[in-house]
Amino acid sequence: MREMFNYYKSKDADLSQVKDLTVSHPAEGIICQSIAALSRNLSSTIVEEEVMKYGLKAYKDWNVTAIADRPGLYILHNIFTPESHLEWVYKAINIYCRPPNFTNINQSGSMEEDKNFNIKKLRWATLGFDYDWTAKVYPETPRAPLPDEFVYVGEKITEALGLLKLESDTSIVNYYPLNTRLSPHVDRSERDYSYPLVSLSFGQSAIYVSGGASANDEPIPIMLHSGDVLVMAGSQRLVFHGVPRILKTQNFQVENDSSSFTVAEKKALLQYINDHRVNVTLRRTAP
Ligand SMILES: O=C(O)CCC(=O)C(=O)O
Ligand SMILES: [Fe+2]
Repeated sequence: MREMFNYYKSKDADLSQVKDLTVSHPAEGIICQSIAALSRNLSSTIVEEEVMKYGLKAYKDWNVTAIADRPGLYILHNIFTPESHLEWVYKAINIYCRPPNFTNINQSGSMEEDKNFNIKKLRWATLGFDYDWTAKVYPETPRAPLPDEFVYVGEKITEALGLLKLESDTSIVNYYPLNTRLSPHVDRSERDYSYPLVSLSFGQSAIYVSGGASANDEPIPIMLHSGDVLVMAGSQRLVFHGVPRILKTQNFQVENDSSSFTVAEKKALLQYINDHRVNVTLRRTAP
């Protein structure tokens, strides 16, 4: 894991081995198909007709990649409408990182206005059960319920995949400027691993490395773009993974002015999303 992580950290890394998972590679057991083809749980009426909230596209437009020798790992490709990517990042930089939520800048969630709040220094926010990064534990009780959109999206995604429905109660939101990374780790602090972990990507892209239960297992490099969702369930719930590199791949614009953003908000939002990646992890922490 370390070796591949360090390789992709470099700006000179050759990216030709980073798999395009939006197509199948049958010889390698990598199959990309519609959610309807993958999941017997979804009736054709639901696939055709269910109207989604919070920017999720209808099920009929969902494609998902599964990998034969990594059962439980799923990558859903751009399942959010284009406008909603901006909405999600707007909320990430205006709501999720504001009091009373805890962030790396305001680790107690203090409601006193922080005059030194500097968005450039923002790296994480915790919601629900606030993770204790030092002790590596979640508290016994949550500080607050999760935003409705987190719960909804986690449910829709896990239901569609035929997994145990994720009733998420906790989130870590990661903020990545272009030159940052997230070291290899396993998310093992949640109290019940039978719940999947669902991870939403917005903004710029990531090289994501997904390994095995041991740090020595051979990882695969995956490209994650804005609107993609990665799900870790079953035996893939406890694998090593990390983000060695953020790649600037997209130039977001606000297409028309029916958006509800003010001019100043729009400017700040575009500046942020064109230089950062935001990742929202949906977790179940209570047993
Ligand atoms: O940014 C990502 O895609 C992964 C985030 C992650 O692994 C985590 O928050 O535990
Ligand atoms: Fe993680």
